[in-house]
Amino acid sequence: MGLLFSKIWSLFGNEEHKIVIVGLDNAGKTTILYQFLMNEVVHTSPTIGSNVEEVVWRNIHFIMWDLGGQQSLRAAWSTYYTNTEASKALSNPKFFIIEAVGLLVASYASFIHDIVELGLDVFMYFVIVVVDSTDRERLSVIREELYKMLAHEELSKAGVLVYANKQDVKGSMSASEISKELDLTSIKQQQWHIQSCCALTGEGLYQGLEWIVSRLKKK
Ligand SMILES: Nc1nc2c(ncn2[C@@H]2O[C@H](COP(=O)(O)OP(=O)(O)OP(=O)(O)O)[C@@H](O)[C@H]2O)c(=O)[nH]1
Ligand SMILES: [Mg+2]
Repeated sequence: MGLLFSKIWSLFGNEEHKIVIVGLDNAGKTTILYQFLMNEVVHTSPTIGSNVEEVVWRNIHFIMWDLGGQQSLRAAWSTYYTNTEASKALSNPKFFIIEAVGLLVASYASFIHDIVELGLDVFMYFVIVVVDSTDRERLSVIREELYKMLAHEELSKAGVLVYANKQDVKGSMSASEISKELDLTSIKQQQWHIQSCCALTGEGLYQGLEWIVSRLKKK
């Protein structure tokens, strides 16, 4: 059934790529999102829930979900990468067109199952992990959150981009230090990349996106 849906989906095009942005509170996730969107620094306050924006770069559409990083909100991260493809599909007119032409499976449960499978198959799925490079004390916390997240079945095919943010701050950790501390080389299942950046100036942000695009092209 997944194959049938894949074929149908391809008829309607497939240009949006979903990116979920996670990281601890104060890492700079929202600042990064709005740098991508507007090329400027916006005044942020801690995100409760999420921000979602469509960023278009080089004609490629990215749907970027920026999630709140406070401790009480981290448990909710998984709902974004486990459910959003299904809910997006359900609210997507393409799927209702398909329904109208009678190609939908009878059972709602298998429909959801197929869409989730299809979503992961057809969309190249990316997670951006934003690290505050000045926050040495909490590197172990982000490390724990990272591996907890990567253990999710839904992310087994994901690409992982780590931003070592706040490189403008004197004494901040380098990308290679962070890479070592997070033990990124132990990640075997997912493709990953670490990029140093400064969300205030935008430096490094597009190099990170470049890596994502290079993965998309390889698919
Ligand atoms: N110096 C410096 N400050 C930054 C940088 N990026 C973000 N900040 C600042 O860090 C603070 C937190 O940024 P946010 O983007 O709100 O952080 P967040 O990760 O979205 O935080 P939550 O929504 O609570 O999860 C703000 O005061 C930003 O201006 C950076 O590259 N350098
Ligand atoms: Mg935020």
